[in-house]
Parts: sequence; structure tokens; C-alpha cells
Amino acid sequence: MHRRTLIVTAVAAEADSVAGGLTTPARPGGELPVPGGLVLRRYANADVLVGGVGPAAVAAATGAALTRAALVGEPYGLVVSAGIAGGFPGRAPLGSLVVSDAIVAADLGADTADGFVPVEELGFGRSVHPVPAGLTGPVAAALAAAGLPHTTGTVLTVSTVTGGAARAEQLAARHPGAAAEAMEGFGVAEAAAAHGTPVLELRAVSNAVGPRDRAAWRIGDALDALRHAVTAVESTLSEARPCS
Ligand SMILES: O=C(O)c1cccc(C(=O)CC[C@H]2O[C@@H](n3cnc4c(=O)[nH]cnc43)[C@H](O)[C@@H]2O)c1
Repeated sequence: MHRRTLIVTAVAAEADSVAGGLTTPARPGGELPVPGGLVLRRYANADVLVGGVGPAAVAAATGAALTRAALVGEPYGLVVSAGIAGGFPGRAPLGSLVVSDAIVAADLGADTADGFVPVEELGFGRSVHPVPAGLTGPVAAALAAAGLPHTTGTVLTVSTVTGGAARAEQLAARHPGAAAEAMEGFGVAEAAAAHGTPVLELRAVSNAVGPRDRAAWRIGDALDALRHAVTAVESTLSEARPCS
């Protein structure tokens, strides 16, 4: 069974890479306005949305697109948070891809004398969206079949880009399964969950998580990797059957 996928990026350059990787044709009419001044780029099996940087902006944008689709009786079957990311050293090298097995809001909680406490332990909310194995596995297999370097792991969502070794070590210690950090996945996942829609995060690594080193960023390579990844996983996204 085919289903339509909503692919959400933070910025237009990422959406260009995603759209450039899709091999199916653009839908007649091409672009569709969404409440909030957003625009959906429409393709045969997927729509691409530039949702903004950070979890709050992207949650609002994703919610608007999901609600529009539901109201016109064309709900999406899958939501994908896609873009560039920081990779944890030793887990996700520059230019490689990360497929989420969980999406975690790494700074949603409280700082205490005993260290960081996630919201669940404070007694409210959630900071983790598990990704169905029936999504992660087939998407990773499609990347492998295309010969694209990748890893599966937790993708952390942060509101502040990590810029030092101490913070990188703290995050890696707190989340041993973490492969990458970015700024939108958890917002996309919250909106998808509100609509009962499965969610996956797909990231291409542009920089290492750790001390800030602008000269070492490889944003162009990561955008190319994202485009190749989308070509490789396009049919899997419409066909994979999520089952936890
Ligand atoms: O100024 C800096 O030090 C800096 C370092 C890395 C990325 C940025 C960005 O402004 C990009 C944010 C944008 O890209 C995603 N992204 C890419 N790398 C990372 C990262 O290491 N940590 C968190 N987010 C990253 C993110 O999803 C945003 O959309 C600035």
C-alpha cells in the first residue's frame, strides 16, 4: 500500500536537497500555501515543508500541515524530520547519514544539584519518541543497498547547538545510543504524535558535536548526502509498514 509522506526540513537549502532527491514528479499545481505563511512543495508520494529552525517553530509548522491534510481528507501516513546535523564522534562521521531509532528532547527537563532530570522524572510530559523498528530497519537497509554510509541511533533535539567538549561528553554519557544532534526532530515528532502519525528522523552529518570549529563544517557535503539518501529511501518511505 502506498502512503503520502510529509518531509519537514528547517531551512530551504535542506528542502532543496530533499526535493532534488525525489525521483517522482512534482504534482500539478506544484506548491500549496499552508496556514502560517508556509508553502508545501508537492510531489507524487511526498510533500516537502520548510518548517523553521528549532523545535517550537517546526512543531507549529508541522501541526499546520498535518491539520490541513486531515481537513481535506488526505492525511499523511508518515512524517519525516530531515536535514543536516551534528554527529557524535565515533558514531556518525561527517557526510554520513543517521536514521533515528528514537527522537529525544535532550534539554527538556530541569537542571538540579544532582544533574539534569528529564521531564518524565519530574512527573509531567515526555522527552522521548521511539521510532517503530518497522521504519528504522527498512530505511537503513535502503541506505545500505545504495552504498551510503549510515548508522542508526538516537537523534537528540537541542535548542542550543553544542559548542564544547564538556557538553558533548555529558550528552553522550546521558544518551549512550545517541548518534546525532539537531534542533527540530522532537518538535516534528510531537506534532506527528498529536495526529497519530508515525515519525522518523533522517539526518546528514555536517559537523561533529563538540568544540565549535566553523572551518571543519561540511554543509555542502551533508546536503549532497541528504539528496542521495532521499533518492535511496523514497520508495521505502511510501511502502514500509511501521510496527513497533
Ligand atoms: O554557530 C555554530 O556553532 C553552529 C554549529 C552547528 C550548526 C549551526 C547552525 O546554525 C545550524 C543549525 C541547523 O542545522 C542543524 N544542525 C546542524 N548541525 C547541528 C549541531 O551540531 N547541533 C544542532 N543542530 C545542528 C539544526 O537542526 C538546525 O536546523 C551553528
